[in-house]
Amino acid sequence: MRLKEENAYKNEVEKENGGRVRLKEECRCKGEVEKENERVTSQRLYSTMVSGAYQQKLVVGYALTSKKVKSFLQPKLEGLARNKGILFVAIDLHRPLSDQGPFDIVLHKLTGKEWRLILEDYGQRHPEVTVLDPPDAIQHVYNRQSMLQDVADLNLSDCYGKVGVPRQLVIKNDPLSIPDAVTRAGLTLPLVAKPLVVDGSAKSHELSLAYDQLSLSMLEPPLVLQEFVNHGGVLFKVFIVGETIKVVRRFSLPDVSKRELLNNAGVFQFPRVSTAAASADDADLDPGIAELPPRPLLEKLARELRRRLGLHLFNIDMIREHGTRDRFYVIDINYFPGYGKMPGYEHIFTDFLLGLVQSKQKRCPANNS
Ligand SMILES: Nc1ncnc2c1ncn2[C@@H]1O[C@H](COP(=O)(O)OP(=O)(O)OP(=O)(O)O)[C@@H](O)[C@H]1O
Ligand SMILES: O=P(O)(O)O[C@H]1[C@H](O)[C@@H](O)[C@H](OP(=O)(O)O)[C@@H](OP(=O)(O)O)[C@H]1O
Ligand SMILES: [Mg+2]
Ligand SMILES: [Mg+2]
Repeated sequence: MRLKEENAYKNEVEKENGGRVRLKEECRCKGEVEKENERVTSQRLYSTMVSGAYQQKLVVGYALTSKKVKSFLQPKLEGLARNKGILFVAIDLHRPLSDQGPFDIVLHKLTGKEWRLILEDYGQRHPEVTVLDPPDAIQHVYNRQSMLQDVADLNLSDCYGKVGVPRQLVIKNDPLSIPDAVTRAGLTLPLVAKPLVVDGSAKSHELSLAYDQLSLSMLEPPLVLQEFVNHGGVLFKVFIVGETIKVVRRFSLPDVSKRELLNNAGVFQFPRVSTAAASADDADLDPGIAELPPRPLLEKLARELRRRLGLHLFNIDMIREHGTRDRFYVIDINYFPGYGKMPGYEHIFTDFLLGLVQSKQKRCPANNS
């Protein structure tokens, strides 16, 4: 594209941007605004050059932590999105949300009551905008007790297998009462102790394995105590993006033998084993352990959970009980997980965003612009 044409196009884009994305008003400091404006303009210029006739289809406002922006909004995703007419715009948390945009979709993963209230209010004032996902639905999976309740209620069992949750107990306070509470509940050792609330902090992912009953009083409530299920040290991460499902294998905690249980006492903190960068997909594993859960079972589980949880973006940590072929347990559900580690997420995510808007337009043709 020659300089004159480029300038003409720049003017056109900027004129359109005035109504569409008022970045100057959105960003906090002038430098940031200019940088963001330049980025947006050059993104669109690039799209025009590559695709010939550029047509912006949707604007996605995002409110994510800087860690999430880094892992999710990778250059490949932004590039592909821009070629498909999708523009990602950072939401300025210091300015009213209604003054920003207009957005077609708001994508977010921030914790805190204040943000929740802002989004709820925004959702009511702007029913034409899709908020991914509704704050109350996200809140439900930020509690390790309620997150698994829907899996338990579903009680999924068919010819492909059975999906349940490990037996678990919630301890709200008084650590000294834990040993008795565990006996009364009839839980079997070892137990995994998990902070009750997942709030995005590193602390909410500090888990421990408890080998004996007395040591349980050393734990810090509020927490969930979950029976440890031997699963051969391999876990299945089931990523869900709308109707798409992708499964990967990750290394997990090794089995605990009866002898180990007898010879060990105490509570041991363990690191975030299954989020490690190295996947177990290429490892030389026992096929009985590594075989992925049957696709029809996953499809049923994902479909039901999507509906029951009211979420589009989450993953499920699933294990297969060692020694069985078809006995599965869901041990964790994460909202807007590490999609950067999901193979092909760029295509899946952009198609999902486009599909969302298309289906909304089909439902409410009056909103079509
Ligand atoms: N009931 C269980 N039986 C066997 N292993 C378990 C159980 N619960 C947790 N684990 C192991 O501990 C790891 C961390 O547990 P969990 O996934 O619940 O924690 P998390 O902090 O929410 O993790 P994430 O980073 O996926 O959000 C699991 O990936 C698995 O390796
Ligand atoms: O990729 P998996 O194994 O699903 O683990 C994810 C956690 O479950 C998420 O909680 C992390 O996201 P947040 O740091 O936004 O909570 C997420 O962080 P990331 O998106 O920066 O990779 C991952 O650590
Ligand atoms: Mg997990
Ligand atoms: Mg989790």
